[in-house]
Amino acid sequence: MTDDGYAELTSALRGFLDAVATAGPHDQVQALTDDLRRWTAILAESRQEEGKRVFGERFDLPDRGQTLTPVFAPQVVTTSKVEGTAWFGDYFHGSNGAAHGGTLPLLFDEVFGHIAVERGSRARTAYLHTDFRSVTPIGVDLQVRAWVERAEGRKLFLAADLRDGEVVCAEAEALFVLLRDGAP
Ligand SMILES: CCCCCCCCCCCCCC(=O)SCCNC(=O)CCNC(=O)[C@H](O)C(C)(C)COP(=O)(O)OP(=O)(O)OC[C@H]1O[C@@H](n2cnc3c(N)ncnc32)[C@H](O)[C@@H]1OP(=O)(O)O
Repeated sequence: MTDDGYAELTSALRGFLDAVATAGPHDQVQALTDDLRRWTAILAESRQEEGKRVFGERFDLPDRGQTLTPVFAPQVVTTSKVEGTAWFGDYFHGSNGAAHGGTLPLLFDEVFGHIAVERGSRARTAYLHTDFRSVTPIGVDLQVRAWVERAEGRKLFLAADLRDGEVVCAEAEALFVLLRDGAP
């Protein structure tokens, strides 16, 4: 991992989003807004085209240096399966202590993407079906697995599950289509 501060920035940004998601009314809200706008202007000056950015493009950083998805820490990545832990911070809360439903396909898409990348393929999600089996708790280490069910030409049929110990929180099925040469 390159020690240029971006791993820490991603972690700090996640912590900030979790704090915003759980904060009540605060007397410093205007000062915070002003600080955010000041940093927005500073960062906007160094805007880069895709391919030269950090967010989501730094494969040497945890979560590729992005905070869009719940935390995913892969432990096994092969061309046929991925296993690791997932963690939903407060930012991903929906209601009653459970993760927002839309964040589960988001996690699965990310996890499936690791298999496609490991296969050295440029691929896109054609469909992603999620079954919500049990609520997904916030702030708990969860186990996530994804595997290739079968490959047919350019089509990669994938499956995954997300567990809290013995409890299955969600399962997913997806079709990734390998892109034709020259496809955008
Ligand atoms: C170091 C660690 C790195 C880790 C990195 C992690 C990165 C993680 C990144 C996160 C990853 C995020 C990833 C993302 O989120 S990718 C972003 C979300 N996805 C998209 O935007 C995709 C939009 N769609 C398309 O681009 C095209 O439609 C694609 C590329 C999918 C196919 O267009 P293409 O012109 O190429 O192919 P085709 O149309 O001839 O179809 C080919 C075959 O597929 C079959 N088909 C197609 N669609 C469907 C469907 N819906 N259900 C069932 N079947 C379907 C079709 O019938 C045909 O079958 P057959 O007739 O051949 O039998």
